[in-house]
Amino acid sequence: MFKVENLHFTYPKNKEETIKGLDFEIQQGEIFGLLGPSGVGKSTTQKILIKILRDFDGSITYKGKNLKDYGRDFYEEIGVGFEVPVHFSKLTAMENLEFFMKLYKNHEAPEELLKKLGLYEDRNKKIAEFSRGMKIRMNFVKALLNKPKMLFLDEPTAGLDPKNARIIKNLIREYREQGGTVILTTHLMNDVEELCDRVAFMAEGKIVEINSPKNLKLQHGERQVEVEYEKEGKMENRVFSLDGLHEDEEFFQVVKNHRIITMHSKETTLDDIFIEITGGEHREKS
Ligand SMILES: Nc1ncnc2c1ncn2[C@@H]1O[C@H](COP(=O)(O)OP(=O)(O)OP(=O)(O)O)[C@@H](O)[C@H]1O
Repeated sequence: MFKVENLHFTYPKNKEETIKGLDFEIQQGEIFGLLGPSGVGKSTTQKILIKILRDFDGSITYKGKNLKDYGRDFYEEIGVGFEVPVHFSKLTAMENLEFFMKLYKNHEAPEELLKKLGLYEDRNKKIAEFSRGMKIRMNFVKALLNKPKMLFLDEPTAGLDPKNARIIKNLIREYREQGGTVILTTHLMNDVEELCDRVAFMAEGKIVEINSPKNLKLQHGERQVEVEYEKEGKMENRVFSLDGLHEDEEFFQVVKNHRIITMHSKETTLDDIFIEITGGEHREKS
């Protein structure tokens, strides 16, 4: 869908570049995560891709055509759900959607989207009376309203309780299953594991690694298994290499002769990989 080559961007008032040469592609039907420490340029990159920030260097194509050559039609193609809710607070949820529907050639039935996001009962309430979580869900309704081919999401589950976060995550997956493409940023590594087909880690304005979460864990993990077992009334702990485990006599002896309490392969977590790759602490948002 997108091909980004040698992307550079500097905010007009800044001296230093924020984006210092990005290269990546987003394939149709994938959920692509853009990760990295706060301030590294994730939102900036998304804003460039949705043509809010236009003065960049490098090449970006969308469906093979130069992004700069797209006009208003580009916004028929994409759905945007960013952190800051964009609604008219004096209008009801339904009135907001009726307003936005008029901006697009195609649109979903707003009632159906409201039902999916658990907001149908509140459709005639003013947005000003919505809770923060309801506003975030409303943002998602708006992002899907024009039946977009591609969704841009910035921290889609931040600020949601686990039940509503689950609803959003299921909808993102459902969207992908129907052929949709998603680019998202998040600081929540659980969301990354649950959702992303591939992730790009950014550090200092560049992409330092792109891979699937599974491959990252395999590459960065230690290929070991840790066994906790009971021996003569005491707890013992041993670590074995996964390579050659099928012929490791000591491992067999432990498994055969003792009661096993726990057995875990020692995969690294994405949190650890995040810090290792980007060199940055990552902040969990509630
Ligand atoms: N309008 C602006 N003018 C000048 N500098 C900006 C502007 N918006 C962002 N920046 C700077 O650009 C850098 C990247 O910001 P950006 O919002 O893209 O980071 P991010 O990776 O999305 O961070 P977060 O995870 O906190 O959302 C930061 O140093 C930020 O201060």
